[in-house]
Amino acid sequence: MSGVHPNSTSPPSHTSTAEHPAPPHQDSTASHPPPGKPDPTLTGSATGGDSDHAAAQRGLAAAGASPTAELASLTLRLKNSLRQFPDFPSPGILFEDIMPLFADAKLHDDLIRALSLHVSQNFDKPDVVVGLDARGFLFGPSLALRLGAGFAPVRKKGKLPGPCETAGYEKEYGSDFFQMQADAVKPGQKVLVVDDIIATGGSAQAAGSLVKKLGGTLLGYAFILELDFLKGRDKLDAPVYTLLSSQGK
Ligand SMILES: O=P(O)(O)OC[C@H]1O[C@H](OP(=O)(O)OP(=O)(O)O)[C@H](O)[C@@H]1O
Ligand SMILES: Nc1ncnc2[nH]cnc12
Repeated sequence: MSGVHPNSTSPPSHTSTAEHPAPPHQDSTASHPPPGKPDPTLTGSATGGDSDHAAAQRGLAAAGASPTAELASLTLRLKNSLRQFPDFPSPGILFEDIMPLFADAKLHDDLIRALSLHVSQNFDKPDVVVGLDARGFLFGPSLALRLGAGFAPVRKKGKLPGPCETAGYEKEYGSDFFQMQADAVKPGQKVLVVDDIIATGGSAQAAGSLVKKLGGTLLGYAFILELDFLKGRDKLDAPVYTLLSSQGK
């Protein structure tokens, strides 16, 4: 499916997004915004160490901020660090580059902190975090560790050994097949699916279908960034959380 950008503004239809109802930053353009400037008034450990579901709450108490206030501050810094590249990987696609989030240890820590904060407040504790090949691998394992959950990968076809389940899908700029190892999720385990971006929702939908084929209970989905205009969340049949939104213009 092609991700041609809309010309008109439509209000986001999110059920859950850290940016709404009070978006801290909505004027993202194809020009590169300045890098995020870490806020020295917020505490946070770039070296980690918090490995349970209550870690985010402890951090909040230390910072003296409400969860809502801290999430707003974290998301502003994260949003300001994203970059956009027009016509990549194909004409008409405005590519959202999340790599700066991982280039800076404080931003990286902010990201894991913001996601774990939301998940711990809004989802049952997952047994397994499932991350999507490849950018879901950048933060899925760290988030799983922070939440005290296991991690399992959804990989593109042909990369995993042993018995696998397979699901085909279409995404914003192509189509592919995903696989999970048959024993990656045990029947009845609670699963949170995570990925960097939800665009058309095709990738996430395929991942959710694999989790269900394995007998997992799908708690929901968490993404760093949502491309609102593609309405990918409409394809998903479990709660969806996105930290940031973009290209809503
Ligand atoms: O909502 P959709 O339209 O399905 O698009 C979202 C997917 O596209 C990107 O992955 P890509 O397949 O480009 O792989 P990568 O993570 O290996 O770069 C992104 O990381 C998501 O997984
Ligand atoms: N516009 C986009 N930027 C980055 N990753 C994507 N995956 C699907 N659409 C994308």
